[in-house]
Amino acid sequence: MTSGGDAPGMNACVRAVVRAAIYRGCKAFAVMEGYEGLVRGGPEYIKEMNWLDVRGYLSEGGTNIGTARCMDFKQRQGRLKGCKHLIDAGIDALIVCGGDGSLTGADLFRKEWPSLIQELKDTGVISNEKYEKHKHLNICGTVGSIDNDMATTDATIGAYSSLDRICQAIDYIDATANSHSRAFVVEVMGRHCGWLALMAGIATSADYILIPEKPSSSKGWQDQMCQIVSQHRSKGKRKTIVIVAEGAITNELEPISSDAVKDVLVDRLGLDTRVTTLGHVQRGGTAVSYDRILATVQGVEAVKAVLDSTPDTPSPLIGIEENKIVRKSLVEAVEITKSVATAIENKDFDKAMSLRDSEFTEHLSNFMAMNSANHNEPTLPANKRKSIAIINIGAPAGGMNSAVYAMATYCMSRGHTPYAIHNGFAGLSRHESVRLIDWLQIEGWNSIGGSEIGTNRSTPKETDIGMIAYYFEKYQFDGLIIVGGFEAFVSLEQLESARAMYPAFRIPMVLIPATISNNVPGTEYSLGSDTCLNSLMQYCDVVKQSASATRDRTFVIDVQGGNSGYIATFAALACGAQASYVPEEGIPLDQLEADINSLKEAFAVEKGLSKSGKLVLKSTNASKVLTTQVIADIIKQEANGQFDAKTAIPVVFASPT
Ligand SMILES: Nc1ncnc2c1ncn2[C@@H]1O[C@H](COP(=O)(O)OP(=O)(O)OP(=O)(O)O)[C@@H](O)[C@H]1O
Ligand SMILES: O=P(O)(O)OC[C@H]1O[C@](O)(CO)[C@@H](O)[C@@H]1O
Repeated sequence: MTSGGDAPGMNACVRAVVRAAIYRGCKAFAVMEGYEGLVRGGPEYIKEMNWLDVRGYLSEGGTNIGTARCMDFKQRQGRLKGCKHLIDAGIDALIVCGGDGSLTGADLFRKEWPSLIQELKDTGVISNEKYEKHKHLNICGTVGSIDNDMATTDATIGAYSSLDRICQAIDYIDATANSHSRAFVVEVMGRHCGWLALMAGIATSADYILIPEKPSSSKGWQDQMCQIVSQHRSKGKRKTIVIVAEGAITNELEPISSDAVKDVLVDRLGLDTRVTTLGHVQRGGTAVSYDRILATVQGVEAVKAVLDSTPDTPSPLIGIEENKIVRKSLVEAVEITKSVATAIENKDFDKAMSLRDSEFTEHLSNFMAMNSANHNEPTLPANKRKSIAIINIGAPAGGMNSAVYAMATYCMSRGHTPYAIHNGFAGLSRHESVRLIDWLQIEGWNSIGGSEIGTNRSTPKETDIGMIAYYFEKYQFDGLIIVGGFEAFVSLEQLESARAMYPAFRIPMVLIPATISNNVPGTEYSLGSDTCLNSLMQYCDVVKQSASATRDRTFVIDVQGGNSGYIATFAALACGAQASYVPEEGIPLDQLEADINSLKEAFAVEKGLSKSGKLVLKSTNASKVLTTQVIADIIKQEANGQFDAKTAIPVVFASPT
């Protein structure tokens, strides 16, 4: 069942639950229209789902099984009906994908189940036999909500898709704001949670944000906002973006409306200001790859969890913590989430912040530091201020510019001097390409792909390590930050090894991994890999659509990623590919044969209109002999006219924004 506000990725969750349940020998049902479907019951609302019923769900937004906000379920009478209808349908376990309200309802339903079923037996509505069989109902929650407001999980299904849409919208607004030198007040969703507003503020380098958890305390929000905005304007910024969470409040709990924010910008700063309320655009549309994958792996885990549950096991909530899928206590998660609202009601904002994910506080302080860069009195005394060099190495990756922006503005807020080394180590050794970073110049870099300071694959040893040391000495760098992939990793190792010979390298040096291949040791994510995955996923969706339209076609798609199969594996998960071939495993012939047989079976079962296109993803380096074209040719030959196979080779996905 999906319930509450829809969220991109809910369909992926339903697909995963249905298929994982069938795979494990269970029958799968969809409760249509959220709790409303439980209350109404019958085969129209509690529908059996087959494997093919959920085909195509990965790339569809919203929830195909419907959702609702159902008042009847909040009453015991409604839940009693729900109990009877589940028993009628022979359901043993219920998996709910929804927000905190939906999971509160689920928890209550499970708690009440013994008394509900007892009442149904005592009143003769159900037989003794049914009573015995259904005495216990297993419940499991997966969190689907764009708000990312549920405690004990780092991300909720839909939150990153919504954030992506908000950032895109703000990028569009930026252009018109800049043209007219206007201010825009952008209202984003989040009745009780400022996560979307905060993350969008960081991602788009907004001037000011207003969120429910942290109203301005020292002075009124009006003074604080005007001070920051006028500082930015006095430095030459032409546009102003203020992001207001739907639930923004003052420290006296009065709601702050977008129009009130606009009035302040107009009346006190004289800015030509417009309001844009993004509304449900943020919630609709297809899911980003992160949400599709999160929903898929959580859906599978939810099925495992209900099958593992006994009457004594507390109802699990499937969350994600530090990139690992975890089972948490549903009751506890709901309680902590509610306590944030209570803390806000009690004006205990520090507590509200502390009850959110620990990263929430960190993100807010980073936003404030970047936001005050180069304007406020730097926090460090003069003798502690350093010169920091920033360099990009290797192929461009999405996020390199954002990283440079964040590092430089953070340095400025502390009083350090950021330098950019342009065009990598080759640029430094050949052209002394060192430039001071200017705040106004990097403003807006968040939304630009590629690398504005240039990048180059050459390592220090491949260029001229002696010259590099000379320039480090000349500019008296106190620290170096390298952003890049495997070449960056090698470069850092070379500089470190050369410390004995060159004292200029005896400074702190760090690496921020950035590569679409996601193959830098020591980190689960490299900058750019997620961006690349999204671009590839969109490409695969379109190719699949075309394959489906011709009804009988398989596309073999060639995927970048060097010797790492990360992109191919995760894109296959996000798009629902039939198979993926990666360098780590190569392409064993028996596997290829099995995959071709499974393609033949799939095409044989699917008839006429319901035939859908199929994808096979192949990392370029998975095999030198079995190239993308060769694989397509083999599939075509083996299909013997039953279906067709073609290749698709996307061009460079390295550095979209
Ligand atoms: N305390 C409760 N008792 C029983 N059912 C509840 C309770 N709270 C919520 N529900 C059920 O869950 C439905 C969805 O709840 P709600 O509208 O709060 O959305 P949500 O799940 O929090 O999602 P979103 O994050 O999108 O707001 C309600 O319409 C109601 O049917
Ligand atoms: O679609 P509705 O019922 O107007 O609900 C809007 C609310 O739902 C959410 O999108 C999800 O909880 C909130 O951010 C928003 O306040």
